[in-house]
Parts: sequence; C-alpha cells; structure tokens
Amino acid sequence: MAFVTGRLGRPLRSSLLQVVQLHLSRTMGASQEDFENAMNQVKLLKKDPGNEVKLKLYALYKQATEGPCSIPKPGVFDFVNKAKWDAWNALGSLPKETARQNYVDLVSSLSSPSESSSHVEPGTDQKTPGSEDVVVTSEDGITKIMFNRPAQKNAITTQMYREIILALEAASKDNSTITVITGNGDYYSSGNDLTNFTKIPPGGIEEVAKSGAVLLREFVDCFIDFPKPLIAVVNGPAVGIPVTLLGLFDAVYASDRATFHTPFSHLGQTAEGCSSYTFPKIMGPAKATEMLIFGKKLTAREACAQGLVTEVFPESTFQKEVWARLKAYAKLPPNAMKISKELIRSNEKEKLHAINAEECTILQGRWLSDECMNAIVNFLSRKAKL
Ligand SMILES: CCCCC/C=C/CC(=O)SCCNC(=O)CCNC(=O)[C@H](O)C(C)(C)COP(=O)(O)OP(=O)(O)OC[C@H]1O[C@@H](n2cnc3c(N)ncnc32)[C@H](O)[C@@H]1OP(=O)(O)O
Repeated sequence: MAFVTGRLGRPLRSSLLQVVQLHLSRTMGASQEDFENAMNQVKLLKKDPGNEVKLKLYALYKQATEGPCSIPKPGVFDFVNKAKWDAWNALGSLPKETARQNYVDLVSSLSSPSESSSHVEPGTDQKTPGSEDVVVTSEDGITKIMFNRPAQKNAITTQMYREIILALEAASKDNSTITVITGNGDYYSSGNDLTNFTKIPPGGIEEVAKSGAVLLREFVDCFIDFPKPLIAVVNGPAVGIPVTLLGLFDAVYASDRATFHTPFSHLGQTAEGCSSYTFPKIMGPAKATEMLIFGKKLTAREACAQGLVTEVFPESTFQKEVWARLKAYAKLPPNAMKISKELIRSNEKEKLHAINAEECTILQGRWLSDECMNAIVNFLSRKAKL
C-alpha cells in the first residue's frame, strides 16, 4: 500500500478516491429520477407514516429543492407552519444532494412491500423486512431490533442508522414493554460500515463528514431519549459504535463468546455514543482510557467486571436463558418501569445531549484527517485485495 505511507494530505485523498472506485456500484448518489420516483411513492404509501416522518420528508424535500431554510420563522401560534419551519431549519446547511439522497432512502425505508421498521404492528409476532438489514419483530411484550447483515458481521450502513432511528421511534410508542437490540449470526456488530465513507457526493469528503455527523448525532440522541427499558443482547463480538452505545442501555446481557472492542485510535477516530462520559463513569478513567484510547479489547467477563455488561451467559444456553428472563421482565407493569427509568436517567439527559453534540463535532474533523483516511484506505484495500 505504497500510496498510504509517507506524508499524507492530497495524495491520500486521491488514494481514497481510487479505492472508492471499487465500490462505486454501491455508492452512487440519488439521481433526479430517483428523487422524483420517491416523491411519487410517497403518494402511494398505504399507511400514514405519522407526523414525525412527514415532517422529516417535508424538510428533506425543501432542503433538496430549495436549499437551506431562509424564510421567516412563523409565529408561535401558527403551529403547523412552525413545526415545518423547525424541521427544515434543523437541517442547517445540509447540501441539496445529501438531502435528496436522504429523502430517497427514507421513502424507500417506508415503502418496501412489507414496509419499514416504523410500521411494526405492536403486540404481533411480525417480521418486518424493510431493507432486511434491520429486522424488527414484536412479541410477548418485547420489541426486538436485530442487525441482520451476518455476512458483513452486521456492519452498520447509513441506511441502517436511519432504520434504527425509525425503529426506536416506533418502539417508544408501541405496546411493547421493553426493547431489545441484538445481532443475527456470529457477530453482534462490527460497527460503522467503513464503506459508508466511500459514498462521495459532489460536495466531496467534507460533505460525507458533515452529513455523517448530523446522522450520528440524531442516532445517538434516540438512545439518550429512549423512554422504555432498553436491553442489549450481545450475541457475539462487538466493535466500535455498538460497544460505546452500551453505556446508554439499561441492561446488557452477553454471551461468553462476545468481545468488546473500540479501536478508535487505530482508526484515527475518537469516542462516540457518549462513551467519553459514560465509560469513565462506569469503569473509572483508567479502564476507560485502555478501551477508548489504547483500543484494548475486553472479553465478556472483563466487560462485566468493569460494569459495562450486566451478566454473562454460557454460549450454549445464552439465547434460552436471556429470552426467558426478558419475557418475565416484559410482564412487569410498563408505566412503573418507564417512570423508574426516567428517575434513573433524567438528570443526565441534558448533559448527554451536549456530550453527543461535542463528540460528533470532533468526529466530523477526525473523518477528514489523514490518520482516519489512511485507516479506511487500509481496510478498503484489504477488502479490494489491492
Ligand atoms: C453515520 C456515520 C456514523 C459513524 C459512527 C462511527 C462509528 C465508529 C465505529 O464503529 S469504529 C468501528 C469500525 N469497525 C471496524 O473497524 C471493524 C472492521 N472489520 C474488521 O476488523 C473485521 O472485518 C472483523 C474483525 C470485524 C471480522 O474479521 P473476520 O476476519 O472474521 O471477517 P472479515 O474481515 O472477512 O469480514 C467479513 C466481511 O464483512 C466485512 N466487514 C466486516 N466489518 C466491516 C465494517 N465495519 N465495515 C465494512 N465491512 C465490514 C468484511 O469486509 C468482509 O467483507 P467481504 O467478504 O466483502 O470482504
């Protein structure tokens, strides 16, 4: 990999672009035609996607067609127009092309034949394929959100971040009592799909970093605000963001096969998921440093000893024991559980949102650094067998 060594900067950026060519079939942005098709699909939706989604669609449409919101803010009593203005204005200076792509992705997550994760009928045992990469089911008072890309070790694509946001929003309002996140296959999740960084829009890598930071902030905010008990069923190794998010869960059950790895420095990146705050709080600054700065990988038992994991189960009985326990918990009075969660978490929320915002801003800069680009080029080169 001669092109990733030595003094970096422009040569490294062009190296990244070279590697990106190998991924182009998956990386083309939405065309005007895709956008127009998506607008038509919205009119054909069988179910009302709900006000939150409609506001998102409105905002993305305006941003994609007119650019950043520059109209005067409606008065406080003009509720509908003010909500629309707020949604549009919240997109800030998101580039038109990114808004167009986000609009197309959002519509596609809503309008696949079986419909998206946000459309799970509460209280039913219903598999919700959507993109198939995130599967949402609801049964026995438990909504289960499952990473479902086992061949890629459940690496999380930008589409999956969006689907998980929608799934969490739906789960917060459905009939279920508790919500579980787990993985299909041998991994819980290998973290951010590193090919996310290869989808280079006309605005260049800067635009990728900017829209990534906006999406990451929204994604982590959903975990901070999630109102019901949120449980991680960690069926195997976890790398990166699925590990850091664990500090925002209410309980973490792990197979003894699971490992917990945050190789941020190796990737030229920094902590996210509020872990720069939750990890030192949970395990003390010294142990948090080993994980978040030096990238020490913990076994499930070590993570349990550090307080990141609630309990470890032998792989042979993991699924049986954990689900039996969760089914029993799901029968507890839902309102009492929600109120207790609010008591435990509410005084931290404001702080967590501020930390999330800061971590995302720092990461946006990191993603443009030579250190980070070098690591991604290395990974993609290995994948592309360069
Ligand atoms: C909106 C943006 C938000 C960004 C938020 C930021 C988050 C930070 C992070 O999450 S950092 C963590 C990033 N993850 C990694 O660095 C892990 C990278 N993957 C690996 O190191 C390895 O794949 C492994 C250790 C997870 C598994 O190794 P193993 O040898 O067992 O398996 P393979 O490498 O052959 O993997 C099988 C295929 O899966 C693809 N793959 C695995 N992980 C990722 C990933 N994170 N991104 C993209 N692709 C991934 C791998 O490339 C193989 O694909 P192939 O069969 O097509 O070659």
